Amino acid sequence: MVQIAPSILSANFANLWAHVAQVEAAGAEMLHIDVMDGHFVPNITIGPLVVQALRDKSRMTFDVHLMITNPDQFIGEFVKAGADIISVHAEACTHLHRTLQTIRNHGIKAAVALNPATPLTVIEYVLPYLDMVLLMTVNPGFGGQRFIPEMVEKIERLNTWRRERKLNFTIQVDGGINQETAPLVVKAGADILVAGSYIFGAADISTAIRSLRERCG
Ligand SMILES: O=C(CO)[C@@H](O)[C@H](O)COP(=O)(O)O
Ligand SMILES: [Co+2]
Repeated sequence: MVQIAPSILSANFANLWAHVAQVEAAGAEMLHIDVMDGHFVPNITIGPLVVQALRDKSRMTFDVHLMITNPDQFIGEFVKAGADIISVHAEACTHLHRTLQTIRNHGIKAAVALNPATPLTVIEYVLPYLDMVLLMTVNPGFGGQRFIPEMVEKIERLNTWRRERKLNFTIQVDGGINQETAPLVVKAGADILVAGSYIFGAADISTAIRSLRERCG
């Protein structure tokens, strides 16, 4: 069954826990936490302090998407704050294999994120060290962007690699996921759907989450 990971980027930061509590009550499996440094991406969001504050209240799996240069410097801080999964961008890691080992050595799950323009071959030799691959379906930096349709083929290809090589990482997609795009990416092989504006922008959060699940069968 598809898992839903609402992205807090589109939540109401003036009343963050109240908004996040609604996705937890609606049965979302994960909370997707977008960390941006104004350097790797042209936007700045939150750091470990906010993750820790939410951790004290929530039981959801915390899925931390690091859109920062030099992620190695902050892995320990985010683990201490309560991350269960950390995604680092391949484009931001000079020594990706080592970075993934660092994450796993902290006892949590390791994932790599790929920008839309980055080929899958960049992660070919680290696939056995991955618990999850995050395929960006928009350019990282902002919520509410349009899904890039060419990414469907990329998801299919990664799913084929996973099957042929008998690997068991999960495939997460992030960006522009809504009622129309969700069935396309799930059919292509996605297991986890990140959705920010579609869920947190909805009048009724639990209806939005349910509609995503129903559209994916
Ligand atoms: O990582 C990012 C953006 O960089 C995402 O997690 C967005 O926050 C998804 O937002 P929507 O496209 O679903 O509105
Ligand atoms: Co994200």
